[in-house]
Amino acid sequence: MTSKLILLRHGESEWNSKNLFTGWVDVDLNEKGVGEAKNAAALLKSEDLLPTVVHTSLLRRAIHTAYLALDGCDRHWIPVRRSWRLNERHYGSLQGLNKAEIREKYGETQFMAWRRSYDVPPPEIEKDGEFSQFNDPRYADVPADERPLHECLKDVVARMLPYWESDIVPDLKDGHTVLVAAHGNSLRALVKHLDDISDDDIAGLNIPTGIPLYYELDENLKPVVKGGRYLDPEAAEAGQKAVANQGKK
Ligand SMILES: O=C(O)[C@@H](CO)OP(=O)(O)O
Repeated sequence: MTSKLILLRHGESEWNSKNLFTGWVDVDLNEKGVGEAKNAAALLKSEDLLPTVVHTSLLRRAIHTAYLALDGCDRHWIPVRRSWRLNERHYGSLQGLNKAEIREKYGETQFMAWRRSYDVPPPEIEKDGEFSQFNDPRYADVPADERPLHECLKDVVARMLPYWESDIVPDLKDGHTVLVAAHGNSLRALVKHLDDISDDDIAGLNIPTGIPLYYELDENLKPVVKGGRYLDPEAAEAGQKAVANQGKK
């Protein structure tokens, strides 16, 4: 028996369009992002891929996207589980800063190391800084020493995988069609795991906003088709290029 897993990065956010490092800052979708989330619903419906359970992060851009995508295919009523472990990568002291300005100031190599290297985290954020979430009540249950002040992708893999194993895998094994509505980098971490992508190669992988990525998984929860399948491959390719080029304008 195979399992059905749908990964959905949130639609474009207010800060995506302003080219700002976002991370754990809780910005909402912009108008385009709302449209993308509604379009994701149409894509799911057209393939009869109707989720029976949804997992989201604790950030409104993913929660809002999940709601719109489910509402649009009459699945607004399914069980929802949320975890900080699906949050975007914490971008440390870069949160709130402009990507093009950081690229200009530190140069392409450092900029790309912070954005896409597997194990170079950006500088830590001050706990009480303007864009810090250290004292946000939604993370009160996360032990203080596990609440990140910055993260590289390796750190995201380490905090996301326990949730994959403890909460998402059991739903897949129970026969659910699982929707995971999350973020560019938490989904890169999950795709790295699913497709067994090397630490070097993951640097080249970008996830577009708002386009469902469908994985059929075998009994060992390995993809039947490596890389899965975007429900709108053309739009996905254009979206991936746009993400890769962020900071260049
Ligand atoms: O700013 C961020 O939080 C992420 C996703 O939007 O950006 P990047 O693609 O540069 O990792």
